[in-house]
Amino acid sequence: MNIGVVGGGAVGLLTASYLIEMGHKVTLYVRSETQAVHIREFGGSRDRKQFYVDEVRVSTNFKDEDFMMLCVKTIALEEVLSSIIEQAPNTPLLFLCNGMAHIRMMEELTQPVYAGVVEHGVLRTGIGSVVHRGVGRIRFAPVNELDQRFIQQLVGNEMKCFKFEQSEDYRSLLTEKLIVNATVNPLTALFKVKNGQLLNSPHLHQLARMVCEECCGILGVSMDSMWTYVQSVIRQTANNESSMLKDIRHERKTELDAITGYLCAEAAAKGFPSPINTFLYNAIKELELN
Ligand SMILES: NC(=O)C1=CN([C@@H]2O[C@H](COP(=O)(O)OP(=O)(O)OC[C@H]3O[C@@H](n4cnc5c(N)ncnc54)[C@H](OP(=O)(O)O)[C@@H]3O)[C@@H](O)[C@H]2O)C=CC1
Ligand SMILES: CC(C)(CO)C(=O)C(=O)O
Repeated sequence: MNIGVVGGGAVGLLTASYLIEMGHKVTLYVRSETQAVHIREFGGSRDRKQFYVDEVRVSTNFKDEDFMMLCVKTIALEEVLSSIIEQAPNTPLLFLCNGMAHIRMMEELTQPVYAGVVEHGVLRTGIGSVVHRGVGRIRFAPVNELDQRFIQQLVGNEMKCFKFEQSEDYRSLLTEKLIVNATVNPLTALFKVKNGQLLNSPHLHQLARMVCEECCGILGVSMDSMWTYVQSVIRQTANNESSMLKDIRHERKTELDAITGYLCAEAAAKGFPSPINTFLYNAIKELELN
């Protein structure tokens, strides 16, 4: 298939490298001309192994693809989507960003849309290079009823280290991942620890459990099964630094608003107390300011 991967960050480069190995023709859409020139000339690298992308374009210059995966953060979505809607209005889209703030954006689109979650741990180490630190899955579910042919070709045709799994209900999929991110990301960013430390340290373990419990209460999901899932993602990505910790280290705006901010707003709307998430929200906002 002709697959467009939008975003040349950690997830985008990882995804592009595996899709190429699976035999797809990949066009990588990046934000800066500098990165485009570099990857055209030198290729990218995953775990120090070079890979070559069929085409690299700047993300203001889209073409129709069989399928497009959006590997940017929620804050970049609006900009990217306005060009896609204009230049590739029929291309099916798979959204791979964390959080739930993009639900309305997805629901308003008229092309086939899927919501996805990334359970891999991946570190960007250079302009075109990444290290695959934790092998997980990409899970996805349809947001509308439109053409599902292309995404189905991904399932069952994947690699051991890069699997896709289809789910039925995108809201539950995003809810589960939201709770993982709300539990893992702010705590790891606050204490500057890798994900695995949340299970290794008894104190952080206790804090993670408390955050998870409050999130489950706000969203009305069962703590038992959710805590099992959260712990399994932490184990898979134990050696990874969460994307929020990386953003804080690189002095970038985090995805806090789409994760913890979303939960605090949900709690307020339902009249549900959220002291732990409110504490974490303000703590990370303070780190962002500094
Ligand atoms: N890294 C991880 O281990 C995981 C990440 N995720 C989620 O996946 C999503 C992507 O994260 P990740 O890859 O880590 O983030 P990165 O910051 O590494 O990558 C985001 C990329 O988006 C690019 N970008 C920003 N604006 C645009 C634009 N207008 N057009 C094209 N590209 C643009 C950035 O470009 P530039 O480099 O030029 O700024 C950057 O390369 C996030 O929602 C994250 O939370 C989920 C699970 C694991
Ligand atoms: C899965 C996890 C927690 C991996 O670190 C992630 O989604 C992130 O860092 O944003």
